[in-house]
Amino acid sequence: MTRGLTRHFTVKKQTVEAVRGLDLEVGAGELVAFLGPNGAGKSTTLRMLTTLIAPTAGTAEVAGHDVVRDQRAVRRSIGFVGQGNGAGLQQRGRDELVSQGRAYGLSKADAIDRADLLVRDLDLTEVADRVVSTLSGGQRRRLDIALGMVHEPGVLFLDEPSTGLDPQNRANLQEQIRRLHEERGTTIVLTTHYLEEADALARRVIVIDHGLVIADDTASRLKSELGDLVTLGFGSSDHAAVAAERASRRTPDATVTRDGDVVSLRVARGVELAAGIVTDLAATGVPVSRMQVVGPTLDDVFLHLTGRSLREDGGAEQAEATESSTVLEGAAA
Ligand SMILES: Nc1ncnc2c1ncn2[C@@H]1O[C@H](COP(=O)(O)OP(=O)(O)OP(=O)(O)O)[C@@H](O)[C@H]1O
Repeated sequence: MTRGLTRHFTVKKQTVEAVRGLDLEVGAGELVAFLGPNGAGKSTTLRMLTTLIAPTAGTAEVAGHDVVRDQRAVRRSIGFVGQGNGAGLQQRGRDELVSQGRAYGLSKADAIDRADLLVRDLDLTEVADRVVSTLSGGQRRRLDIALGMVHEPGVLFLDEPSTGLDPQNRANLQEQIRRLHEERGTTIVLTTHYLEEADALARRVIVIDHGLVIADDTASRLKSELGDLVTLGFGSSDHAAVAAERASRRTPDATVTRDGDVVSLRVARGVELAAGIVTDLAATGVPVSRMQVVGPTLDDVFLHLTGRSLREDGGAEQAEATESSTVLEGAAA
């Protein structure tokens, strides 16, 4: 839970408002993604919640403990996997896990048992007895998560867990995170600038930009509120102008725009409505030559909220499959 959580940095006498008054409530057992472009304030928020830096203003409680007054209690209740790798390169993964368990006060036998369990849970059986430096990026990230889970924290914070991984390793890691959440009921808060990751993994997506929460809901609700994008192509811009006018009248809830001989509508239940519009236009002698209906993406949500695309800001590496895409060449022509 946070109330007015704020963090400023001073760089060369200039104030950077990294986080500007976050009010958030995350319940036990939730899996939440902070989604936002580079520099949005995601890591700074996580660093405050994990007691690594103090807030400039506002308060936050994690697992019932205040992040400033009860730092030790917070640290005992959480696991934190930062952006760098945590495991020593020349150690074997399993040994690192046992050492970490011992550092948290487990007996040697308990630390070994715990390491075995985490190795199994995070699919590290084949590589746990290898020196860490020989592991792939994805295997290292899974080992880091295992290290963050040694003391069985109720809350796990993951800062950009899959950045730098190839799509296969990323999918695999996401599967492990999902399992951890489902099988152990661990509360997981992660940051990401991958739209697909927030979409696939998180039950709840908190979109952050310029240090502020700009949306907070399930990915599917965020998208359904925006509606589908229906694009209609015509033989001439005159036809398109007539079509735009008729479409606006027929579907007053839609946002209709025209660019030359192409008309776009942002509207709920796009497939259903588009079929009616095409039939209506054909009957008035304005045939549609091309039609496409694309389900909204989280990037569209971000674009709608900020006027900017997340992809321009470095979240661009990832191609995202559109939810529903229907292309009809020569529809109703
Ligand atoms: N230690 C620091 N000193 C000065 N400015 C900082 C510091 N840490 C973060 N910032 C600034 O605060 C803002 C938010 O940064 P933050 O790292 O929280 O963003 P982010 O959303 O996590 O981005 P990324 O996806 O790149 O990790 C940025 O403008 C950043 O330059």
